Formats: sequence, C-alpha cells, structure tokens
Amino acid sequence: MFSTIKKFFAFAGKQKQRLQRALLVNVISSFFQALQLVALSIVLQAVVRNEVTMTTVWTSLGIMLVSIVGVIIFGHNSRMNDIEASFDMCSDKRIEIGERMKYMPMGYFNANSLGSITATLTNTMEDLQNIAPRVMENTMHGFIHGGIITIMILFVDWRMSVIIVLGVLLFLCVNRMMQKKSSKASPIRVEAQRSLVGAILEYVQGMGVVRAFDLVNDANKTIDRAIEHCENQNVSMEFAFIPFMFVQSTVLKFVSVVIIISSLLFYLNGSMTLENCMLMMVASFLVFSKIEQAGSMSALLRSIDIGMDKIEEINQSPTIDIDGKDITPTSFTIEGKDVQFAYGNKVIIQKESFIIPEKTTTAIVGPSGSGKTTLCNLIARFWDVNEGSITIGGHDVKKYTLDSLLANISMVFQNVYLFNDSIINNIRFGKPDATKEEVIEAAKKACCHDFIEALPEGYDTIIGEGGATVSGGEKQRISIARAILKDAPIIILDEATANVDPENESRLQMAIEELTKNKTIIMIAHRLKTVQNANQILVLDEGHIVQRGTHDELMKNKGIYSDFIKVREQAIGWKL
Ligand SMILES: Nc1ncnc2c1ncn2[C@@H]1O[C@H](COP(=O)(O)OP(=O)(O)OP(=O)(O)O)[C@@H](O)[C@H]1O
Repeated sequence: MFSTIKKFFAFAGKQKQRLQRALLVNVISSFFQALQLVALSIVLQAVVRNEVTMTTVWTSLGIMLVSIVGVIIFGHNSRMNDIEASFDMCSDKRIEIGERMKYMPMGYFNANSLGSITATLTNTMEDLQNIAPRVMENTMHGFIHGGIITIMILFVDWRMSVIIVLGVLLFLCVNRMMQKKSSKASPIRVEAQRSLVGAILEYVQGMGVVRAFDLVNDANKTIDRAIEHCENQNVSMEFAFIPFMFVQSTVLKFVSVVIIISSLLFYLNGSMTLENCMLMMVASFLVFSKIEQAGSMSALLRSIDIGMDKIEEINQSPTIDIDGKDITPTSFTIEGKDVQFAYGNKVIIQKESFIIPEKTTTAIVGPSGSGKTTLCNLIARFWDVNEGSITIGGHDVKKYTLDSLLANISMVFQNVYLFNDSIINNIRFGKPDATKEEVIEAAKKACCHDFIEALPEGYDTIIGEGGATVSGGEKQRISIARAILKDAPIIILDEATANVDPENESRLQMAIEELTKNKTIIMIAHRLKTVQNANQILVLDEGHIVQRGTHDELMKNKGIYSDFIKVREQAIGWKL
C-alpha cells in the first residue's frame, strides 16, 4: 500500500509538490478533526465531576466550531488541490506520451498495441485522474487521522494506544493479503479492458468490411465476448475483495470492543478514571472509522499501481532518435549499403545496396509484397535497418534527430490520412507557420484550390476523421498540397493512380509534376510513363533488387522488368 503511494508521488512529476502540499493540508485537517475528542473530553470531565458550567458549554462549543471550520477549510483546500493536481498530472502525461510517440519506431504501432495504447490513454488515465485522488486522499487521511487520535490517546492512557496499534497492525496484515489477491486479479482486469477497447476499435475501423460482407452478427459476437469477459473480470475482482473487506472491518470492530472492555476493566480496577473510560469508549469508534474507509479504498490501489505501470511502459518505450544530432545535409544523395530488414523474423529486404543521386528520379517497381513500401519507409526511418546502413548526404539516417531527418523528406502515401480538422490546417501540416496565401498557392499547384473553394466553408471546411468527407482523388491532392507547402528536397511518393478516375488522374499527375520539380524523387511507380522517364529503375523481387537501370537498358535484357512491361501492355497491373 505504502509503496503504491510512494510510486504515485514519483509518477506525479511536476505535480508532485502540489500533491504533497495537498497531503500536508490534509494532515492539518486531520488535526482539526481530532479536536472533537478534546471537546468531548472537556464535556465528559465536567459531567462526571458534576462541574458543568456555561464555561464548559462555551469552551466545548468553541472547540467544536474551530474543529468544524478547520475541517471544512483545510479539507476542502486539500481536496481541491488534490483533484486539480491529478487532472494536471494526467494531462501532462498525455502530452508527454503524445510527444514521445512521434519518435517511437513504427513497429510499436501494430494492431496489437493500438488497443493497449488507446485503453491506457483513455480508460487508465481516466481512472487515474478520477479515482486516484479519492483513493489516495481517503487512504492517507484514514491513517493520518487514526495516527493523530492514537497519539492523543497516548497522553490519556498509553495502554489504549498499544491496543490500537496492535489492532491496526492486525488490520494491515489482512489488508496486505487483500493487496496480494489484488495483484493477481488487477492485471487480468486491466488486460480485459485493453482487449475490449481493442475489439471495439477493430469493429469501428472495420465497419465497412463488416457491412459489405454482412458480418454484423459475427463482429458483434467478438465484441459481446470481450464485453462479457471484461464484466466477468470486474465482478470476480470485486467478489474476491469482499471477504477481505469483511475481515478487515470485523478486525476493527473487534478491536473497538476490546478497547471498550479494557477501559471498563481498567476503570473497575481503579487504574482509569470514569471520564477517561467514557472517552476511550467514544474514541474507540472515532479512531477506526476513517481507517476502515481507507481499508476499503485501498483495494483500488493495486489497479492504480498497474495503471501507472502501463502508462510508464508506454512512456518509457524506446524512441529512435535518442542519440541523433540536428544535421543539415549539403547534398541529398541517398545511399543504401547492404541493407537488410525484417519484420520480426520475416526478412523483407535482403542485403541490398543502391544509390539515388540527388535531383534524380528513381522508380521502384516490382510485384506486390516485394518490399517497395518497406524500402521507402526505411529511408524515412519509419523503421530501422537490421543490418547495413542508409545515408542521406553522407550521414547515416540514424545519426539525425527524427525532426532534422524528416525536415528533408516529404512523403505522399497511397492511403492518405487527413485529420478531423479544417482543410487549411490539414494542408498546414506541411508547414505549420504557413500563411493562408501560401496554403492557397500550394493548393493551386496541387490542383485542389477549385474544389476547396466550391465547398460551403472553403478552406475552413472541417474534414471528417480520416478525410471521410472528400473523395479519394481529392484527399490525395490535399496531401500533395501539404507536400508542396513543405517543399522538402526529397520526395517519397507512392504514385497510386490505379483507383482514380481519368479526370482526377490527370489533375493528380499535374499536381505530382509540380511537387517533384527539381527534387530527389523516389517513386513507387504505377504509370509506365513515369517509369520510362525515370533516371533509374530499381526492380524489386522478394526483397532483392534484381534489376537496375533505365527503361531502355532494362528492356534490352530479358527479365522481370521486360516481362512486366509485356504484361502491362496487355493491360494488367500497370497503367499507361
Ligand atoms: N508492418 C508490417 N508488419 C509485418 N509485415 C509487414 C508489415 N508491412 C508489410 N509487411 C510485409 O512485408 C512484405 C512487403 O510489404 P511491402 O508493403 O513493402 O510490399 P510492396 O512491394 O510495397 O507491396 P504492394 O505493392 O502490394 O504495396 C509483405 O509481405 C507484407 O505483408
């Protein structure tokens, strides 16, 4: 229990001091609460000695009033600070993780981790910001309050303090057993929540497929199972705690009874005054009320503990430019030497070397799955090569910070992702400080100005998440406008025109020509014209560069390239 509290403060980062201040104020509030016992002692003393006067009434009333006002002021202040600091702590963590994610290797973001990341940044964070302050406050307040009353009782009769301390130790033993049980149940519960979020994400993302193939019932079954599993884990965790809570509570009640009986015995044998005996009877309930509350809340400590671990696990995941330097290359020639890369055990690029001279166009062609996209992703360091090296301007891409590397590269993907934001902001991703005029100029060059202007809100039109409210061709032209605005010297382009209608295709082609003027271009080429005009063609097959040269050179030799062209001429796979 105490290790989790300690961990919570370490986890709090910048908010640690505020949380500690809140705890200090909580201690003061507990002192004020304990004053009730002083007021009670005065009244009992006066009643037993038959000396009740108006002074007794006013004094005890005054103390009670001070106690209540103190508890309200300090308790309120402590709670407000605690809640505010917890919200700030979680928002700091979310921002920190968001920043870190930009520098994590792409391998981290697979389908498996998506549910886990989402669950951690939503559910777990929500739990931390909503539940953690209450659990921490109640747990700490309970023990501080109990501790203060025990110290006060020490001055009245040390024997009672010993009984209370023994009772609390017994209580802590049971609580420890509950924490152990919790340490087994909580990870399963957290995992069940992660699976549920993963299943829901998959369901929503795959909604198109679900409908197209009428899989609504099958998909529902997966979600139903995840919901049921999550529910079962929640219920079984709660059920597992109930016996411990019951025993904890019984221990405290039992110790209260021991205090009452001992007080009576001490009074009967003359070693305790009547007023102290009565005071102990009342104190026996006061001292344990908050501890009992702390005990039941502490069942949740383990979930908080695991939540913090999950968050830190993401926050401590390796980034890829830890040792990078801000490099400004003087040339943009790209060179790969003995590049080998595998996704897990599956080798995709097999010890290949290549040179892409600056301001030239290199077309990468090859069958589906041959590794074209992977090779481009290695150049932009979405992934790190396993062996060999890739350099830009003579510097290994691993030596750059990610920011200084990506400043030199614009990528236009086959699957364009637009954010749920205005069109102007989506284009500004290429250059966040661009003026509206610059954005419009880029949009004109990318042949998307006209359709944007025709939209009801023009450049301020909000695009749905993933760019759902614009067509595929329009999305691509917006992404080209982004790249034109960025004006990076290296362009990596997945020239995906296969699914675009002829009118869109010619516009897209004009946009691409504008984008690629005077740049170093690496293009996964689909159009024969592009391939024919490229300065160099790399033909990939099963991760090997099996042929390289210009179109004319490659056509002179028999091989996969000339076969491709022949097949293409029969209108399969390539566009003319
Ligand atoms: N993130 C990933 N994790 C594991 N395997 C992957 C991943 N991305 C791609 N692959 C696998 O790597 C191989 C090469 O994929 P890549 O996308 O580079 O091929 P490609 O030549 O660009 O294919 P296409 O022309 O169909 O887009 C494929 O077998 C693919 O299944």
